[in-house]
Amino acid sequence: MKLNLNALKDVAAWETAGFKLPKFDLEKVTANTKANPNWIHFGAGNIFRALTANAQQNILNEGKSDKGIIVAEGFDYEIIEKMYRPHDNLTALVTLKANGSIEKTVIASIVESLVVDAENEENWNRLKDIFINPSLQMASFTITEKGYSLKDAKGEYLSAVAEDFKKGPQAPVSYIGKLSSLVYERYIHGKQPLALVSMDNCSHNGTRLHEAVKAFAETWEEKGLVNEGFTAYINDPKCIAFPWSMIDKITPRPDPSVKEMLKKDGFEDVEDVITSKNTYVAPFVNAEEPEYLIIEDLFPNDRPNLQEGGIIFTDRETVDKVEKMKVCTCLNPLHTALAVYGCLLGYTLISEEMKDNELKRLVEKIGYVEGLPVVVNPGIIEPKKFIDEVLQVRIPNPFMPDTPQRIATDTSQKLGIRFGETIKAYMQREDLDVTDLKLIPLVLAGWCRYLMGMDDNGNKMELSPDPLLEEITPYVASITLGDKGPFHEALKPILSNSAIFGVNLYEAGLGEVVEKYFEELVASKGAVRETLKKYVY
Ligand SMILES: NC(=O)c1ccc[n+]([C@@H]2O[C@H](COP(=O)([O-])OP(=O)(O)OC[C@H]3O[C@@H](n4cnc5c(N)ncnc54)[C@H](O)[C@@H]3O)[C@@H](O)[C@H]2O)c1
Ligand SMILES: O=P(O)(O)OC[C@@H](O)[C@@H](O)[C@H](O)[C@H](O)CO
Repeated sequence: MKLNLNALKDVAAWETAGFKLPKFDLEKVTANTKANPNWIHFGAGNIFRALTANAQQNILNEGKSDKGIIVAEGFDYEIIEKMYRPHDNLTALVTLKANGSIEKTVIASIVESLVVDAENEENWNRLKDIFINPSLQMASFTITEKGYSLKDAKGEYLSAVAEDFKKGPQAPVSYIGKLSSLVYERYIHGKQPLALVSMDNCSHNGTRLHEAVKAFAETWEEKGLVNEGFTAYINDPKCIAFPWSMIDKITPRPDPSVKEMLKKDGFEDVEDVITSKNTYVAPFVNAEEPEYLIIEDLFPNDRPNLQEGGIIFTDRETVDKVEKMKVCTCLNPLHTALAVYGCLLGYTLISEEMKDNELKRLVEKIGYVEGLPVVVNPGIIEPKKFIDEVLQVRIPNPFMPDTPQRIATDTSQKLGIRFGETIKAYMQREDLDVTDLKLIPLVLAGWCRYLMGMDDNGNKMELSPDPLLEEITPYVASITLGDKGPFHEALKPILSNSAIFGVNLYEAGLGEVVEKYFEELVASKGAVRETLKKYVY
């Protein structure tokens, strides 16, 4: 069985192999979507295919919509060229349940795939057509946290951004420049409303996206490169809205064990690709079963009926609480702690780490003891229940091939949100004392130890990609196991960087304790394990 539209016609073969197939008229849905698109998604990565595209497929299967999704990829064109197009935009979704059962579904709700490249005339013109169509209700995004950054770590505009600022909306090269240019098309063609919905794991993600687009609108308008009023259009939520959202479904990279299982079932198109931009992509995606997508109900041009697919729409305050609960306390900080220490201790599976007493204890204490006191109950999900499911069902799921190395990607971009918010809450609250935090600083020290690129046995360890590696690894490069310190001079440039941690850790009263932990972590081979034993019980 190959993954393409023609092969899908052999329904019996797919069903015998245990696949659920789309139950809607694909041709009709494709034609409807192309003529009057209502949803375009930017970021053709794995979470989009596993969660959002699956939700839309369920809605289509029930006959509750007649339109699919158009996907646009503005960073890594290889995803489209090497995966979407050869497979007619189809995906085999493999759901790995905690009880060991597996569900296989062919997802066909993505009906068109485009590269967001102003030099690709055909695709760029098509994107402009989509953006000027009054039918368009939402553009959503899973482009990673760094997708929203216009500046580098030194606070300087990225060269592509600076170039676009100068040249205006014609032929943009930066990601947000391309998006702003498409929104500008919509502005000059009737000022139709639209929601731009970030679905990335960053706090107040809608505001992050708004700030980025606004920077382009303001600069272009100031320089007379766009018509007057474009900034006002971007800033008016009745025209362009930037709802906040919280998205949650652990979606690891395509895994070899899943590939083998699919092969045995007669599925031939299993080969994955690691693109030159380091995206891990395959004709299939593997993910866990639990999922949450909660979106602020702020859609000036109405919205697709995603509530029919289990997506929750609510007010901004609730999204904020639920997002803080997940990203700042009950899931992502625990993931990052397991990522850092898992890499140092030589783990390649998150579920295996949960069988390690010290690591299990580490995340339980960070979650229940240090994090939970600052969580505000969002009402729609109970935090204690959520963290129980994360620690008892989701992260230990032995059938999920998630790795600490995947989660360690871009850690420098995540620490501020995943730990900084809790640190700030402890600093602000009169009933809490920031110096009572013990294990969060231990994770931050663990990350500095991780940056040395050497595991707990003293062996060289490959670091996951991170935009700050080049800048910050030199600070710890000359430190070796057995060094006694003090490490203040080496660590100060890292620990005082509030762009990384959300706070200057010295001003927060935690810099010294992180230095002390670091000293213990580098004391000898095996010191990471010993330090964990000393502090987690
Ligand atoms: N995978 C998960 O478990 C999961 C769960 C919840 C939320 N998320 C969010 O979704 C994001 C994407 O996850 P994924 O699983 O799809 O990852 P992925 O690696 O499969 O895809 C990443 C996507 O982001 C794009 N991208 C990468 N760097 C970019 C940049 N600098 N500018 C613009 N686009 C860029 C890639 O081209 C690709 O489309 C995560 O960063 C996270 O914020 C992921
Ligand atoms: O996707 P990132 O890179 O922000 O973080 C890695 C993981 O923690 C994350 O992908 C989780 O799997 C996800 O947030 C679960 O919903």
